[in-house]
Amino acid sequence: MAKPFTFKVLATDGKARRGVIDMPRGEIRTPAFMPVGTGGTVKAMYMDQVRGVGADIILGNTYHLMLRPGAERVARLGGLHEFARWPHPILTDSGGFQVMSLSKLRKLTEKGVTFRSHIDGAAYEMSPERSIEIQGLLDSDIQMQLDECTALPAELKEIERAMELSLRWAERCKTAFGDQPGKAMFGIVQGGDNAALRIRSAQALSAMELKGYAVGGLAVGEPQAVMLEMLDITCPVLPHNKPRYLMGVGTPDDILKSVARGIDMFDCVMPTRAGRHGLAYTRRGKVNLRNARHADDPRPLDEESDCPAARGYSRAYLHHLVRSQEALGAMLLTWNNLSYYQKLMQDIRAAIETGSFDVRGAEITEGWARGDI
Ligand SMILES: Nc1cc(CSc2ncc[nH]2)c2nc(N)[nH]c(=O)c2c1
Repeated sequence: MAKPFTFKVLATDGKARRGVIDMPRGEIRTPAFMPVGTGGTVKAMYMDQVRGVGADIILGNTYHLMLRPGAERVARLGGLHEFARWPHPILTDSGGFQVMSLSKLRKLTEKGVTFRSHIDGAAYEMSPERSIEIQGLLDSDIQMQLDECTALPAELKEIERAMELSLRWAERCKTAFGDQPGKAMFGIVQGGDNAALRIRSAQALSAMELKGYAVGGLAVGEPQAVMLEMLDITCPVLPHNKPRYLMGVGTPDDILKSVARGIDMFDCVMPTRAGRHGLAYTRRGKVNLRNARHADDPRPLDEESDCPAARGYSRAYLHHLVRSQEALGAMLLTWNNLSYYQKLMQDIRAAIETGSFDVRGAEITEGWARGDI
């Protein structure tokens, strides 16, 4: 009998929670930041480095992996952990969000969504059942329901239609997922920027007694204040003893303010994407290494960091690599950025344990607010 999926809240500080998810492939310390490994790779990183910066779990993408190399092929090769050499937990998104944002000629019906691949134009259908089947073929540990995320701003009736469709798809995903003790299927709360719809979605999903809950439909261009207001409304309606995952979020400031409202898990392409574009995250704010003012700067990004990329290279060298579009530039800055994000989560977890989250949060935000240095 595989070890079951369990979540324990170990400490709280206001609405902030310090917890741990226990799964057969390992523990996930929360609040957690999940590096994005869309095509089965955290871009410009070795998986040992991803582990080395402190990540307990990474994110995979059903949409990308079903198109290339194909879910059945990954299954034949032993599943995504074996394929990508990441033996720890993996969470996979269900694919709907990526279909709507990446694919062409997509058609959404009650049954699911049909679309053409953005890679070669081949036609595909993605139903709730097929999404869960693909996530199973990938041997994903935490599987997301297929949902419809409404881009904001949107008409109320459009938000309601998508939220209600997502609830029906949640039921179908729950049925398709069945009972897999060591794994979990998370529902995704929708409802746009409308309080009543958010509450209805969260209540209906809570009644399904799922193993975890994502808050979707946010970080889609709305102001931070709207995102935070939706968390104030949604989190209290979700079960206290289940993990809450805010999808696609975010900046350090977004993360601090969302932890303060009861969020346990985050994912965002920012640290990895920014690293490939010459942007470094540091305790004292962001550093744009493309900027010529770094050309003669012998200082490292942060001599107090325990990450070799932050401590062992001059800004002048990093500037040179970025300007020359050398692969090492993306590698070192991605390494630095993921290390910064994991240190941020480590500080947040420690602050909640010692009941000093609001003070530490302010210090981190104040450091962050200094902007480009
Ligand atoms: N902002 C945002 C981001 C993502 C992608 S999370 C992700 N997948 C791969 C990397 N990161 C979302 N995914 C789903 N399924 N639903 C959403 O509402 C939603 C909202």
